[in-house]
Amino acid sequence: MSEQYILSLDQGTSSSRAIVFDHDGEIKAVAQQEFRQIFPQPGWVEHHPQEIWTSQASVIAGAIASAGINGLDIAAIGITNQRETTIVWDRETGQPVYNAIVWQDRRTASYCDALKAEGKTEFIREKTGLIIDAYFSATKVKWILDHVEGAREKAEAGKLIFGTVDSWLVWKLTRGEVHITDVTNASRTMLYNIHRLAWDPELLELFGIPAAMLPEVKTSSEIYGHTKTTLFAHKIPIAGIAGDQQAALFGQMCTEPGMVKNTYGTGCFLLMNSGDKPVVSKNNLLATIAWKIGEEVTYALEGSIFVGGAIVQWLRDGLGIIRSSGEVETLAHSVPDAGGVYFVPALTGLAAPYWNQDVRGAISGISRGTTAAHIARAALEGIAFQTMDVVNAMIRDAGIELKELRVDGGAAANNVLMQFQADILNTTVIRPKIIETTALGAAYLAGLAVGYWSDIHEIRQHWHKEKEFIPSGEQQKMEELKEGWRDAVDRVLER
Ligand SMILES: Nc1ncnc2c1ncn2[C@@H]1O[C@H](COP(=O)(O)OP(=O)(O)O)[C@@H](O)[C@H]1O
Ligand SMILES: O=P(O)(O)OC[C@H](O)CO
Repeated sequence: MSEQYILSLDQGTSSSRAIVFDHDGEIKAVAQQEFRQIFPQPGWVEHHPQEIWTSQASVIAGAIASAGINGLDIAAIGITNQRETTIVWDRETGQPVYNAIVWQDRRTASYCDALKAEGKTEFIREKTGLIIDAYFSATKVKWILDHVEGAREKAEAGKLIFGTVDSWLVWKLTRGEVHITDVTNASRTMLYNIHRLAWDPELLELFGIPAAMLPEVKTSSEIYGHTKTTLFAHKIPIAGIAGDQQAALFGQMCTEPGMVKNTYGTGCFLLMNSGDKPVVSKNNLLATIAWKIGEEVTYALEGSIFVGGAIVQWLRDGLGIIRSSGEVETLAHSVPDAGGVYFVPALTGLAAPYWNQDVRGAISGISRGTTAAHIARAALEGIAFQTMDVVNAMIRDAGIELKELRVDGGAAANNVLMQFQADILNTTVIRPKIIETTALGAAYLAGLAVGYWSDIHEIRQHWHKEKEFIPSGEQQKMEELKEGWRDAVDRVLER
């Protein structure tokens, strides 16, 4: 038989990607397609489920064609996805009853505030490891059942089903034969008990969600079913699933407790492997499931930042001071520092460790000498400062010292940002050779399930660093900057 490959599907917030990986974990082919972002009202963000699927299907075809392979050459498919995004569809017809409500969508924020006022914070945190927020799926499912005509009755009659994007893709790939999710995605719904590893009846009752709607929860690495779509002439096992941030943790081979990665995509997501137990955070971080392989569950401590690379998109599309995201590096590099400017990128509120959904972004410290370059630099520094706040919360929670930070995601390509991150953390930042670690993590999970790779030890040999950013050691200057950042955040929070 000719050489076989793993096909990884990375269904992200702004684009769908398909990547063909070879046995060394190297990329043989990639296809990527952006799809429509729908903003029906301020604070609302939706995707069309069919467009999620058609963009994903089209990149599958594209990646296979560009690799010059066919279905017989694919040993397994792995899936990784934007998490929390919620789809409800008809079990019989397969038709969604509403658009996908995206993780960034804030429409259920006031309901979340009411839950907090009722004193439900600890009850929910104990079961799910999560902080009450519109970010997670539970309140989004409830919103659909409450607002789409006839949806609640149909759901109670067992006619509607719910899934995160992984479930939706598996359903489409198997032509409605398989309705499942994996533990990592389940752990982001605010309906799943991360200790008992089961949907939680008390939470289902609280949110009024019928249990019959829910997908069966599987491990992150096993054969869930086989493809039935005409995209492939042969049936291919679908054998690995993980939410994108957990997949990146696995792709970075952060497989030992205490290892940390930060993904700089639309938002930033810092995850620490916490071993076989969830860490109960005292500093507003989330406990979540990193993966389950066989009977072994690994947990993670997570700090989620809503606006990371998205601030660079705003410099491009909102402010117009750059024409492409990549240009921000040259602009920021043209000045030695931000000249006293601080940019708190709270465009959609602040997530970890503040969890304040009402605050908005601010640029402060502008003087006559401030230029676009200072603003660009302050925006990049704002990403790094937010990461620093989460790292500090993590150190307090886990009682560890951060030895190194592994980075990935689109904005991790930016050397100015990465150097500043190392400086402000006073920690070495390491960028791996393969920066597509999210897709790689899902490929590894799928490959392990079908014996394409024998074990984690074998996979670990594939991880290579591309560049290390060593802290400059200018600690006095960094301390002053940290103080300036704290003042800037305090002013945003006070307002
Ligand atoms: N060179 C760069 N410097 C800073 N930010 C960048 C750079 N290149 C891309 N980005 C930002 O990274 C994000 C895209 O990263 P990606 O990992 O593809 O995100 P996602 O998976 O969330 O769609 C965008 O918000 C973009 O503005
Ligand atoms: O699609 P991304 O890379 O922006 O990731 C989104 C996260 O999964 C949201 O929790």
